[in-house]
Amino acid sequence: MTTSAPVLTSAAARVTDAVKVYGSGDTEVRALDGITVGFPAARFTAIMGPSGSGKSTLMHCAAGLDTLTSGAAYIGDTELGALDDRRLTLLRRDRVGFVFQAFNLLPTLTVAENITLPLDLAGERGDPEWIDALIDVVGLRDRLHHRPSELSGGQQQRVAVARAFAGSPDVVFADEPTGNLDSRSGQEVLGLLGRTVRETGRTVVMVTHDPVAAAHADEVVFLADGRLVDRMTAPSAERVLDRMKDLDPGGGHRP
Ligand SMILES: Nc1ncnc2c1ncn2[C@@H]1O[C@H](COP(=O)(O)OP(=O)(O)OP(=O)(O)O)[C@@H](O)[C@H]1O
Repeated sequence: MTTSAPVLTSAAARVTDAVKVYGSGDTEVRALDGITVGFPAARFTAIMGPSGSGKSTLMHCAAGLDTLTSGAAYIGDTELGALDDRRLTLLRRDRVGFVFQAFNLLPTLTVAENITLPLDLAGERGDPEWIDALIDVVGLRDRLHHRPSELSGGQQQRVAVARAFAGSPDVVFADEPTGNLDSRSGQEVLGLLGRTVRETGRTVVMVTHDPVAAAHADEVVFLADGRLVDRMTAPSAERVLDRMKDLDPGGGHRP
């Protein structure tokens, strides 16, 4: 069992000795209890663990959506704790992409407008060739002028995936991206995330409860009680499920 992973210099994102404490005194919770983990560039990494093990907290702190109590979080070589609010906002905008369980598309905008919205808000044009290629990767070429309400859930999440990658971020963080999808649409979105990583050399870090979803990743990192307890390369759903049974014999995580 590996309790600390070597920190690769090629990590797109990483945390070192990460501690996150919520509350104080009797209500204190150590959501992260000294985690060191790197998310390698050009790889698809899944974060798994029982409910309450710290998956979302790790993702939020690694992505600059929340701050650590102690330790450090880096995107590339940039330490997030060293940035003031303005520079942190710019880093989140320019170097990080997000995909959430709720697709968070703007209903009045077309698919094309939703994909380029973050760039438009930033007053940037982006790389038109990259965005054009992305539209093919996510398979939305014939839906560009539709509104989100005219799309299936899976198609909407594909728009959200394209939007997350549109600005060529260093890393895309996905929090339960298939949580609102039926299994076939979920498989499509997971296949898409994997394909985007393989075909374009981008980096994805995904939090999931689902061993089948985790099996799409190149590597799975396992958390328990706010600690990193294992890593698994070339995962299969069966091996991930077995590992999860050891970590969470009661199966206390949500389905
Ligand atoms: N804002 C908060 N205030 C207080 N405690 C929190 C807060 N956010 C998370 N926690 C606690 O921190 C611990 C880790 O929570 P976290 O959401 O990171 O776990 P998780 O593995 O993502 O769980 P789940 O799989 O249920 O989403 C839990 O005990 C949780 O109750």
